[in-house]
Amino acid sequence: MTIDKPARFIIPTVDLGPYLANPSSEESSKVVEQVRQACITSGFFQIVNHGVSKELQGRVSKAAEAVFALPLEEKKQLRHPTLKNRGYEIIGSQALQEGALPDLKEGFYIGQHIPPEDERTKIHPHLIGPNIFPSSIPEGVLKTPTEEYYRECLGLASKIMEILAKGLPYGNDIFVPFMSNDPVCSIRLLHYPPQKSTDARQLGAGAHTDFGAITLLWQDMSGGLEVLNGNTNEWIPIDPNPDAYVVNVGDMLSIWTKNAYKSAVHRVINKSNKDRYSVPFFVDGNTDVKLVPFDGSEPLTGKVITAEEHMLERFGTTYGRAAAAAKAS
Ligand SMILES: O=C(O)CCC(=O)C(=O)O
Ligand SMILES: [Fe+2]
Repeated sequence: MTIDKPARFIIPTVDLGPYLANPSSEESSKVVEQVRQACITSGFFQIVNHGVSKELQGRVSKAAEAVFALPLEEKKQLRHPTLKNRGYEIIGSQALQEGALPDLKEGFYIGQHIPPEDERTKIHPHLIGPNIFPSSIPEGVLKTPTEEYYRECLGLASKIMEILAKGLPYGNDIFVPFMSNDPVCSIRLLHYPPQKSTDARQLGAGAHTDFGAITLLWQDMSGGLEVLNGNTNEWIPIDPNPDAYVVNVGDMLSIWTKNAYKSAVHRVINKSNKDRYSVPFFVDGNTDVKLVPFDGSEPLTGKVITAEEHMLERFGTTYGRAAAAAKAS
């Protein structure tokens, strides 16, 4: 008789220092392997010695506090008619989990500022375009730190994509078409008020998978982020580590690898009795890249779509659900 080994579910904390110092060293190949193991088991890992300064993170966190402290009427003006990934989203505007109540969080998206007259803005009006900042917050408080942070996170994300490529059998440049020349990414400043409701259908962020390739998440010390272990159906807390980014695999990476890399279901419930702030950086990549498995086979869904079509479908579903709930109530 053989006894089945329990399926593994590891969320390692990976020291990125050796890789950033010398990507071809012996220690760097261990980094590649640790990241690979995380991706095939839980789809989550944390990274330390990532190179983004605490000073910059502190300024971004202050920027988030400044945005969310604005009067609601002013925040509601910070919307763009077509862009899905810029500006303010009111509490309850997204429902990430089907059957749950709209999410108890408000958000503010910042991307790469591409002027309205740029060809790319005209061709991709939902994902590419200008940033929106309130005139009442000085540039040095919101625009400067967040745009600087965007550049830092993009640099770090590019390194992580390089590490992911090295752990896969498709060549080290497999992600180059996705990541080259201003890939679409976004910073999302998030604020979760303390949750008072004990209704089990109320969450800060309903259970969901991320839409893009990977996400780099900075979270404050409140806690509340949980990932689902699909083998046991247990929710595993990702305890805050002030030195780390939480990195998780998103849907695109799962499609490319035919689910060998797990786009894990996660959620947030702010049980801390205080305001929780977090800042995910989403890597959604070049809009025209086709989401087909790297091994040349058909997608598991049977349908080939572009990164842009996938993003718009996921934005449509999760924001549409909340809009329908608001209309019904
Ligand atoms: O706030 C967090 O910790 C996670 C947010 C999240 O999962 C998301 O925005 O996709
Ligand atoms: Fe997420």
